[in-house]
Amino acid sequence: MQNPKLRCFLLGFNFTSARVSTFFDSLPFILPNTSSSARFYLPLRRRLCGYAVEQFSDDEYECDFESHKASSSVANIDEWKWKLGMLLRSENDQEIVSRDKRDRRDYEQISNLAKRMGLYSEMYGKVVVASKVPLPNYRPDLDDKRPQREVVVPLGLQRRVEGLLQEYLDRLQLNSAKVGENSDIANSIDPAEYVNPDENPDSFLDSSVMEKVLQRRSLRLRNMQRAWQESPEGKKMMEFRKSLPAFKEKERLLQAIARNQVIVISGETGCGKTTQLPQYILESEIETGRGAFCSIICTQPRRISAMAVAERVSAERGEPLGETWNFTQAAAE
Ligand SMILES: Nc1ncnc2c1ncn2[C@@H]1O[C@H](COP(=O)(O)OP(=O)(O)OP(=O)(O)O)[C@@H](O)[C@H]1O
Repeated sequence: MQNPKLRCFLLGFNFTSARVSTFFDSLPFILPNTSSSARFYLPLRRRLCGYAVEQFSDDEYECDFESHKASSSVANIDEWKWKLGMLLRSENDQEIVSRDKRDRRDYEQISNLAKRMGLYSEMYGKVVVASKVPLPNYRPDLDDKRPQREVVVPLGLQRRVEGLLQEYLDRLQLNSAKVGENSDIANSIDPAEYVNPDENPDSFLDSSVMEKVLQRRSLRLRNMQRAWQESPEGKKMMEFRKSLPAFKEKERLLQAIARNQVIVISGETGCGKTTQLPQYILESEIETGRGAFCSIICTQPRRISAMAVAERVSAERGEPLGETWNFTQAAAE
């Protein structure tokens, strides 16, 4: 049987003092590479220092667990009882993070223990976490397979987005001023007034022309949407979309979006977060005659998924790809 190799050992000598890891990172010590010394060392350090969290390397930890499973489980749970007690008493520490293989093996017992002590626990892949606060289903900071990457948005792109947002806000202001003046302005526009902004970029400079263009487009979008929803294919697609879990929450979601600047939505895989939510927003804007005023940016972590989502949404809307739904390569790729 090989001895476990202790790669990293974190201790906090005083749980009301600075963070556990900060203190111990600064302590250069080498633990003898024998199991007996490790067994001796743990209780000793515990008496001296109060609070211990071990982190064993997964690759290097090759102890024969099976032969000592029962006894080592009991010892491990005892140790967790102590660690969780320390966590509860600590003012500075919020959670214990462990990559110890034994903790994965004993996770169920650790989880029950944590629950009894009024704590929360979760296992993220190979990492066991016990926390004072409820834990999410996914922790990007503990995802070793998909490490976090910083995405740098080029300055030019950032300026463009800011410009578009400003333009949008200006238009909102303009429209709120017009409320009451004209209830169905879109219908009153003469088709002869239609200006294609792609052909005449300068027209963007004239906000009243732009306004008319967008209103006309909004009207067209509403007609197209209604025609699709009334067609046999569209009805079939709507049936499918209504069967998705997100549909039951549609009204609540739209209200939340209207009332808040930022909302976070979580739901099971496949419930409709990606394909349905943006459509709910777009459809409601189109129905109120404001479809062309609405810009929705939908990100995906990979180019292939961005393309798949765009294709799927276009199909669900009965539109050729690129009409109202386009895809852009994710900056992270
Ligand atoms: N390309 C596709 N072809 C056929 N059906 C699809 C396609 N993409 C999505 N769907 C259907 O639409 C449903 C909702 O998918 P959507 O991607 O919106 O879910 P999600 O909640 O975003 O899932 P995830 O959390 O995995 O991203 C899926 O359950 C699936 O039935």
